[in-house]
Amino acid sequence: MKADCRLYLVTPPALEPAAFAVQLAAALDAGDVACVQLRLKDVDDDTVRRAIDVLRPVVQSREVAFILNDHPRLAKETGCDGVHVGQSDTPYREARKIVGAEAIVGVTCHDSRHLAMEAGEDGADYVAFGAFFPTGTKQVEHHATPDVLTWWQEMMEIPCVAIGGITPDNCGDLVRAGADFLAVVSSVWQHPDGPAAAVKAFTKAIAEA
Ligand SMILES: Cc1ncc(COP(=O)(O)OP(=O)(O)O)c(N)n1
Ligand SMILES: Cc1nc(C(=O)O)sc1CCOP(=O)(O)O
Ligand SMILES: [Mg+2]
Repeated sequence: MKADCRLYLVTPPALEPAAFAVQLAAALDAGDVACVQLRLKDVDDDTVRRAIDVLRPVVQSREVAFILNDHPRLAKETGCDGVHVGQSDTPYREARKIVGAEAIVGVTCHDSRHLAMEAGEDGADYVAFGAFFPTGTKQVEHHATPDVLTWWQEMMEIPCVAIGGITPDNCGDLVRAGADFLAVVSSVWQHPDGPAAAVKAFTKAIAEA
């Protein structure tokens, strides 16, 4: 068992904030969740702000970190705990300057050891590897394998996140390989028995890995 692997929830691609807040609260109350990333693509800043206004208190009131995807300025302006940036987004160093030293900054590193080393040396709070499994949430060009997680764990103290098609049934190899966090979208929000059941299933799968 690797008890220190935790869940990292990423919001569904489209959501109505008030209705989603109910689902989110149920998911957070069902088990151990380390952080929630608000990931809304192709919407204007005011739409993101409205979602943050509704969802941030739900998350932060439970002592869970609230991370915004892609938008360091909005993250800073709205009191998010941090930001996640990819390789085509605001570069890490610029994002760090915007959000400040205390905020969390995570960086997508695909399957690249070089990108991960670079992000780690620059000061990223976590590096994210993926996609580990086929995903319908996003078109991905890079595919990672569990050995990158093991390599990272042996080299670095900075936490690593695994993402892409992760489910309670397939997460065991990633947990055993050394993932500090499992970042998940569809297997939680589209779980047939609801997000709370999904979080419980992940909690059990992580504990048994
Ligand atoms: C935890 C985590 N890992 C990876 C990503 C992907 O980021 P990015 O490559 O910038 O792609 P988009 O999510 O912005 O489409 C992520 N968001 N979160
Ligand atoms: C947002 C994202 N980034 C990825 C990457 O590989 O960097 S895969 C992905 C989608 C994750 O959604 P699901 O859990 O539904 O597969
Ligand atoms: Mg991005």
